[in-house]
Amino acid sequence: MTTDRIFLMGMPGSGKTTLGKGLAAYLDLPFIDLDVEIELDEGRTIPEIFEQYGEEYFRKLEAKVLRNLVANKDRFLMSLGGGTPCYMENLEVLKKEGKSIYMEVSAQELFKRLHGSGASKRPLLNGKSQDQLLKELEDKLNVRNSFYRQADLVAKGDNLSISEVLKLLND
Ligand SMILES: Nc1ncnc2c1ncn2[C@@H]1O[C@H](COP(=O)(O)OP(=O)(O)O)[C@@H](O)[C@H]1O
Ligand SMILES: O=C(O)C1=C[C@@H](OP(=O)(O)O)[C@@H](O)[C@H](O)C1
Ligand SMILES: [Mg+2]
Repeated sequence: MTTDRIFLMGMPGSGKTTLGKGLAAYLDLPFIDLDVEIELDEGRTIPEIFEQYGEEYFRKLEAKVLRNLVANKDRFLMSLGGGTPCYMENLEVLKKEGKSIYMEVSAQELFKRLHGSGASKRPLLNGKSQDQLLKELEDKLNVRNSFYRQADLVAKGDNLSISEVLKLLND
C-alpha cells in the first residue's frame, strides 16, 4: 500500500496536528491539516462555523473538503479532525485512498492536554466544567474507538513520539 498518502486520526488532543507536522517533515511529504483547509475553504474559523451554522453543516463541509483534497493531491500526510472518520462515510474514503494511523491516547491524558485553553478552540469541548470535560472525552472515545480502530496502523501511548510512529510505519 502506498505510504505517499497518510492520514492521522484520533481524538482531539491526540497530537494529530503536532506530531503530524514533524512526521511529514521526516517523510518529506507535504503536510495538510484538514481543519485548516476547512477554514480556508469557508473563510471562517472552526468555532465560527459551529457557532453560525452548527455541527451538521460542519460535517458536510468536512466531507466535501476531504474528498476535494484527496481528488487533487497525490502525496501528503494529512492530519484529520477528531470526528472525520466517524461521519459521512469518510472512513471508506480514508481506507481506500491511503494509509491510516490511529493515534490512541487515553481519555485521562487527553484531558490533561485539553483542560486549559485547548478546549476553547474546540467547540464540541468548549465551556464544560473539568468533570464534564473528562466525561465527554471518555464518552466520545468509547463511541469513536469503533471507527478509529479500523485504521491500518495503531500508534498507542500517552507519550507518543515521532520516532515511535515512524518505526510503526517502517515495520
Ligand atoms: N505526543 C504528545 N505529547 C505531549 N503533548 C502533546 C503530544 N501531542 C500533542 N500534545 C499537546 O496536546 C495539545 C493538542 O495537540 P494537537 O496536536 O493540537 O492535537 P489534535 O490535532 O490531535 O487535536 C497541544 O497542546 C500539544 O502540545
Ligand atoms: O472531534 C471533533 O469532532 C472535532 C475535532 C476538531 O479537530 P481536532 O481533533 O484537531 O481538535 C475539529 O475538526 C472540530 O472541532 C471537530
Ligand atoms: Mg488538530
